[in-house]
Amino acid sequence: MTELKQQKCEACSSKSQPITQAEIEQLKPQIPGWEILEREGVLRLEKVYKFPNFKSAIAFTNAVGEEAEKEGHHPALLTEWGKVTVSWWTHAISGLHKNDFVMAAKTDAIMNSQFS
Ligand SMILES: C[C@H](O)[C@H](O)[C@H]1CNC2=NC(N)=NC(=O)C2=N1
Repeated sequence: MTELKQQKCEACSSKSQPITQAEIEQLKPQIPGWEILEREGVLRLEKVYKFPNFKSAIAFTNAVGEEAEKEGHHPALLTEWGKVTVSWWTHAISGLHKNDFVMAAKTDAIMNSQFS
């Protein structure tokens, strides 16, 4: 099976199917450290990345933003001194879609290839 980080996001609409529990269990090992949590009634994937300063944190934030624009799927990004909190969910369905797992894996790939 193609690794999550190499997959593309599919176009989403309000009719898109949320990810199933079985798919979550199958895919979760590919995104270590990502938590599934509920905020304001919506399930999200969330991870905090650590950096040595603000400059690298904002550079990472921008790199994730570039990838989001390429894929047409956008995160919430909170940039602070020494850390960036990344949250993925699918606005169109107010929940988790496979796209969020693809983007979480791509976010890890950006961190691993350019920032660690
Ligand atoms: C028209 C455009 O493709 C949509 O509004 C996209 C943009 N980026 C998006 N990002 C996320 N995370 N969820 C969406 O439903 C979404 N929709």
